[in-house]
Amino acid sequence: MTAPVVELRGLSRRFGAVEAARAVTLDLRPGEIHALIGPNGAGKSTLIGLTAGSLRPDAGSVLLGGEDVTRLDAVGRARKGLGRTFQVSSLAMELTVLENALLGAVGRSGQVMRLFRSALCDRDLALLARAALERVGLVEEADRRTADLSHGQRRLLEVAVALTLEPRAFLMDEPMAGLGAEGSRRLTGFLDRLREEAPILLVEHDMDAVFAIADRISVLCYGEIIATGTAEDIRRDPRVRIAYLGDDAA
Ligand SMILES: Nc1ncnc2c1ncn2[C@@H]1O[C@H](COP(=O)(O)OP(=O)(O)OP(=O)(O)O)[C@@H](O)[C@H]1O
Repeated sequence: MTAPVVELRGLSRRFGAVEAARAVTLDLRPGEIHALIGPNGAGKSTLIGLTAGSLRPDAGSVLLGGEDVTRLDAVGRARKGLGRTFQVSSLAMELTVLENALLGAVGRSGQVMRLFRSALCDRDLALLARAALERVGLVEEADRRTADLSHGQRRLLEVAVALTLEPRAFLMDEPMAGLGAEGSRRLTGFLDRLREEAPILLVEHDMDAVFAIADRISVLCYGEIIATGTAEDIRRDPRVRIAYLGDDAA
């Protein structure tokens, strides 16, 4: 079997009395979309945060390409190749679309804000940023103020920012949220192709999208993985039906 790109080993995290992650072990393999689903409050965002490095685990480790990155913060892990999109937008609303994409590209080159101005003149970075906008269908909007974009366009811009990092793996927290049927369909098609470039750990409430594109699905319940498998395996799993629909469904 090919080596996983990302491995989570026994990740645990408490918030007071709540065990938001309980010894979670899973992997993300080359070329796959691995979806994380589960009822509200199951611990999906917590797991993305623990993987991205914005949250510290109480126990367990995160490996990227076989390297233990648990001690690195989110910026360190992003530089190593973990590209993340957020449930709540992290875009700078007053900047243009291109400038937001450039910020992503600057982050990748490790120069961050200090050199943002000169980055605006850096041809390679600008090309990288434009290429990312082109791929998500936003190049026409490059000079618009980000605040003036529609909600769906902002979500696509988030994906473009992650793309500028040329990541080894994507972590996506509800990228379809608020996109509407047509937007979801387009983004699903895009993610379907994107997985060839870098595998995607996907948190998504749109079950039609998840069951259509995920190679594997892991189901979280009270911070614990109760099942991992193909869409077919998950549909048939009685534990999953209980978690989602209550005991009567079993
Ligand atoms: N910063 C925090 N402080 C306290 N409790 C938290 C914090 N973050 C998450 N929790 C709790 O941890 C549990 C898991 O939350 P999390 O947001 O990871 O779930 P989720 O599956 O992403 O939910 P949703 O589908 O509603 O986004 C919940 O009980 C939540 O209230």
